[in-house]
Amino acid sequence: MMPFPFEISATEGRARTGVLKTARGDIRTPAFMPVGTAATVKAMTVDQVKATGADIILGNTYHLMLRPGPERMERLGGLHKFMGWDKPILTDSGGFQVMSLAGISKVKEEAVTFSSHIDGSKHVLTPERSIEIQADRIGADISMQLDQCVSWPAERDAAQKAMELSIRWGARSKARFGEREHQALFGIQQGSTFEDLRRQSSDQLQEIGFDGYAIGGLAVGEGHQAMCEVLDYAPEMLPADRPRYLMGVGKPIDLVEAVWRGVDMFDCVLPTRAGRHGQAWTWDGPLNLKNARFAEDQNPLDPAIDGPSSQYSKAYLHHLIRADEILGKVLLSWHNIAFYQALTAAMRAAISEGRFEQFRRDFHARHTSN
Ligand SMILES: Nc1cc(CSc2ncc[nH]2)c2nc(N)[nH]c(=O)c2c1
Repeated sequence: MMPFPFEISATEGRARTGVLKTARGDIRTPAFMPVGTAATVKAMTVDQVKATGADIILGNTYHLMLRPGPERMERLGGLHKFMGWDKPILTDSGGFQVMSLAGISKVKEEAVTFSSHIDGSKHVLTPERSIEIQADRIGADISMQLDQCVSWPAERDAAQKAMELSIRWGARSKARFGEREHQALFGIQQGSTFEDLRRQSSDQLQEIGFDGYAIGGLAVGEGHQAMCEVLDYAPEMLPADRPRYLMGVGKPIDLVEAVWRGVDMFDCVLPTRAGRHGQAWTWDGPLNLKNARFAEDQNPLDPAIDGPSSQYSKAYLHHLIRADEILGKVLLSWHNIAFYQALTAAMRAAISEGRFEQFRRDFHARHTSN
């Protein structure tokens, strides 16, 4: 039985809008999930995150298993209670972060072994241990299978081996997860930029059977154009009646183009990471607030974006970022998350009203003009 009903309320071409109903609340799709790597969306309180309209945030098995540790997390009542976020949480399975963050790491059939980037301690991650950490210790509403994502560009042979290993790990993840009423498990499609490998991955994931399906292996350096070429076929290889989650994506233009091609859910560190470094996303494109041209610009950052962080003058934000003030990081992270939520809300409305094609044209014209 499927724990989380996914109700699509409107479609326009390949684009869909709907609601994923979970035990901790509804997720309106297309949805952007702010990343809360180490039990915090960096530089934001949970009330600020909630105020942006976010329905769900991400957690990270890799970071949380190193600190505070899975068993301590469980003793503290799980991640929701620990951080005071009572809406849904999706956790990534940890393999991707091991490859990008850990010290020495080794990938074998049985497990991924690695040394902590924090203190060098040795760790083992199997599909079963990842599921135990996500679903039973952290208490994630949506867990991700353990997978192996190859970097780009990838040799076909390497991409095939990683895709096949990910399928076997998906089956092990599912076996350990079992059937749960109030939690969901997503599979992850791999296959790099090879259409036949992505087809094999999708077919085998569906044989195993998941509550939702992620498109992995993108946003790994291939660039917007190559990503869109894969998205021209990859989303529709996955079941139409289940959520499709594009991992690690992306810039605003990436979200618009991926929704156009049938993607429902997104996560990316960009809005918070770029915000901490002075980049603000607006309907007219990105602004680098460190730039001297903003030193005396008394206009608000983006009056169209709801919330206090967007009403401050560019001059003030310029000053805060130049002075490396904590408040600058807070306000720009908050604004950027609010912008991403406004963008997904606008896309949901446009699809519901059958005007998403026009929305997409207008967005390109306005957002990529400057
Ligand atoms: N680009 C990209 C990003 C992420 C991290 S998503 C994330 N985790 C925590 C925050 N955000 C991926 N994660 C997995 N498991 N597999 C992938 O193929 C993959 C690809």
